[in-house]
Amino acid sequence: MTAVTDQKNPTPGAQAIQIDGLRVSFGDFVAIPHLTFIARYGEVHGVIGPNGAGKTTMMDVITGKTKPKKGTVRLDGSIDLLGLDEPTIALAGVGRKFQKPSVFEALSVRENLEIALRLKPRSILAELRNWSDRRRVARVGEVLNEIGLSAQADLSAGVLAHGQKQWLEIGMLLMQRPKLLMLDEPVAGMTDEETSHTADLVRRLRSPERAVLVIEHDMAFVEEIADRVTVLHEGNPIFEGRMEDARQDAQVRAVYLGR
Ligand SMILES: Nc1ncnc2c1ncn2[C@@H]1O[C@H](COP(=O)(O)OP(=O)(O)OP(=O)(O)O)[C@@H](O)[C@H]1O
Repeated sequence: MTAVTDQKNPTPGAQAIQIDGLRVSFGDFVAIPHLTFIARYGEVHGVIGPNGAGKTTMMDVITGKTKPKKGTVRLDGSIDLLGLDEPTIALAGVGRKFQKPSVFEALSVRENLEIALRLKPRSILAELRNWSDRRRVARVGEVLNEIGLSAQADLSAGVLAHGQKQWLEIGMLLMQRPKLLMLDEPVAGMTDEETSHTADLVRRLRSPERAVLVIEHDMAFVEEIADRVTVLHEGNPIFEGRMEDARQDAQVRAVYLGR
């Protein structure tokens, strides 16, 4: 098996995830007939489309939750994700945040981030054991700053507002330095202020060593954060490009945005 935890740093602009000829069916129902999709390092990529378009199914295939009938899914150009199970795919650098936050409510914000470090694979754990306390504290501090929760570091996660819990969970994923970070409807249920803060956060997540995939139905949010969008309809990509161009596309308007 590929040594998934020991990859070189990604090249900016290179393909973080490459899906080719993907076919997914559930019994007789074909959810994704033949999908080709690429997400690149350094970009925030929005995946949009009507209910049932296949957005979640695509993420489920990337994370190993759903196995397709046909196709290939590669991380970093070389790692064949279809040959790996879910935990190994996570260790290879795929982080996914589900819609509902699942932080450890009884622990402090800082402790939640420290716990996320402990979920690292064994080889990296060995490395972390050699980290000085100072280095570990510094890494937690960096992420606290990135997610805008430094002032709440010692509060119980349970007392945080809904939006803050979502940011903390993104921080827990960041502790693992994912190559591909997938966010499933990150602003669902948020206030306007929280949505705007989340847009700032997601824009800051753009990094040459990371690709960010965002599924979202809030189009104003997608327009603020996405370098590129793919519009899915009945499992097919019907548009790829800038959000402002998607709004003008006749087919996209017919099946989704113009409705
Ligand atoms: N486990 C399953 N068994 C049967 N059908 C499924 C299963 N999972 C998904 N589907 C079907 O596959 C299609 C794609 O679903 P999917 O959840 O990927 O869409 P989506 O674009 O994420 O939609 P939404 O925006 O509503 O979340 C839908 O018709 C759905 O009913």
